[in-house]
Amino acid sequence: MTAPPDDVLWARGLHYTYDGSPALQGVSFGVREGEIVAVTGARGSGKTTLLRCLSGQELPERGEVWFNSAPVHTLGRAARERLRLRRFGWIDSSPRLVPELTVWENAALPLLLQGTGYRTARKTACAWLARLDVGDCARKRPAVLRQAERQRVAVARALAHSPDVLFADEPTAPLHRTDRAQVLRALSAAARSHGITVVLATHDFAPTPAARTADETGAALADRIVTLTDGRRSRAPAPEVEPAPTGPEGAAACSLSV
Ligand SMILES: Nc1ncnc2c1ncn2[C@@H]1O[C@H](COP(=O)(O)OP(=O)(O)OP(=O)(O)O)[C@@H](O)[C@H]1O
Repeated sequence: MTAPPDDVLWARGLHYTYDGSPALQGVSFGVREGEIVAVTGARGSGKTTLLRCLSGQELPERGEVWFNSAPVHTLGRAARERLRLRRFGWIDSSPRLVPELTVWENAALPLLLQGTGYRTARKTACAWLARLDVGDCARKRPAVLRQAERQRVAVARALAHSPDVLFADEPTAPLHRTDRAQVLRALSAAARSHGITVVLATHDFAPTPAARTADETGAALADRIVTLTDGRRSRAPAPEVEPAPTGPEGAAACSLSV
């Protein structure tokens, strides 16, 4: 199968089941370099499973996943782990930081695991923490931070090794409205300034075009929206959502509600 020329990551016909219950039913997906794509859909529609298949954490039962010219779906576990460590970043809805390590050590972990020297790793991690407005927390332990600060540290950790693709699975779900806006803006600004491709799962969606263009909703976060319904790509927008205002095939000045 030939890769779409502009896609850094793409998948065809993904099927995945949990104990016989289908979670993905023939999903195809592609994302261009530097693009921010939001994967939306109701709870249980398959967003997390799609991100896990795209990032090589799970192998689809059928279908293909390609990262550039690497067939992720046929790589062995060790090769997929290397790919995830070096080329991908991952942010969960709850920041899983190592409590015994300081904030900067947490942010530096992917670099240290790749063999980057201690000083360089610390400098790079601290620069990312500063960019995400938690630079003054660098020497603290995660336990004394607010949830939103911990999530910013998790974002810094996911970006510190300059991944090609960042997967963010409901990254602001547990945060308050204001914190959600700030974290989303910080994440998207960091990704855009470094040309990092983002695949962002969310069931949270600005309800109207007006809301999507208001600054406080994290305007223009996503370049494109992909909607899942019961494990399938749906062409129609999510239920309570108006059609995207302009642009080809869902490309729009759209954003996520925050
Ligand atoms: N570990 C699991 N074991 C069994 N079923 C699972 C498991 N994880 C997910 N599922 C089921 O697979 C389907 C897709 O789940 P998935 O988590 O991918 O959807 P989602 O859109 O990310 O949902 P949410 O917004 O709630 O996170 C759902 O029906 C879910 O109940």
